[in-house]
Amino acid sequence: MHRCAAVTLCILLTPFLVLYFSLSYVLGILIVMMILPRLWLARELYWSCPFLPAVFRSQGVRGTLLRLGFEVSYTINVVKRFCTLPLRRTLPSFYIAGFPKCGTTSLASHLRRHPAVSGLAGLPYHEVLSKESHFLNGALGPNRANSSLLYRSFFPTIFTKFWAEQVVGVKQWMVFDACPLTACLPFAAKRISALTPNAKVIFMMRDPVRAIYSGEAMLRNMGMPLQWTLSEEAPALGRMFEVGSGEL
Ligand SMILES: Nc1ncnc2c1ncn2[C@@H]1O[C@H](COP(=O)(O)OS(=O)(=O)O)[C@@H](OP(=O)(O)O)[C@H]1O
Repeated sequence: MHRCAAVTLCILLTPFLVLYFSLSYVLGILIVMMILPRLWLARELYWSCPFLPAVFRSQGVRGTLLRLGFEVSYTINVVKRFCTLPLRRTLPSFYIAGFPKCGTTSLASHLRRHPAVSGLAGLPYHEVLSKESHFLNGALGPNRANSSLLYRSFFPTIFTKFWAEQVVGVKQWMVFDACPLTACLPFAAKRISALTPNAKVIFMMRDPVRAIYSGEAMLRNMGMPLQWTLSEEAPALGRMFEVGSGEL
């Protein structure tokens, strides 16, 4: 090729090459930044909520894509919350500690409508993500569940507090964590009292048989491969009720 034509070609290609290499560079940074925290953060989250991977697995290819999207957005959210930790200065004033399947989601969403009350600074696309932190059972690692600094990262910033108290005019803004598993964890009371000694705790209760059936239905709907079903036990439960009603 003629030297002059080669130089002209180089000049014409230069912007495309610069763009191509820049994009590769940005992609490389993003991949390193996203994959490494994702491996750590998602692993810890799945350790504290072991049913989550089963939910994704049950949906085949769609589930794999959903899992990828969830993990990336979750990682971005956690990293963003860590980066803004100096602005996150509030710990829960109260907990909805359980019990599972006893209407905790319903109560949490009613309370969040009050201008003085906020839930978690979670992802917006599912109610549960701004309801339950799973921090006390190790969402950021089982050995970090006593860190008030890390726990603060779950809650909204001082700007939300400022807005509620100075603009809306509420007397005292407060946040809460509504993880219904808390009531079932033997170590939770100690962790709550160490992190937030003045917090109040709400327990919601319901006929336990109904709650357990509701739990099974939820796990099955989420795609958990359960090896048991309570439906098969229904006649036995019936006999138990008969015995309980008079004979003993
Ligand atoms: N106000 C009120 N009264 C009675 N029952 C209620 C109420 N609000 C919610 N529910 C029922 O509670 C079940 C969901 O409970 P949770 O939100 O605690 O579930 S979870 O543990 O957070 O997954 C779920 O039960 P099932 O419908 O039997 O699955 C809800 O219907």
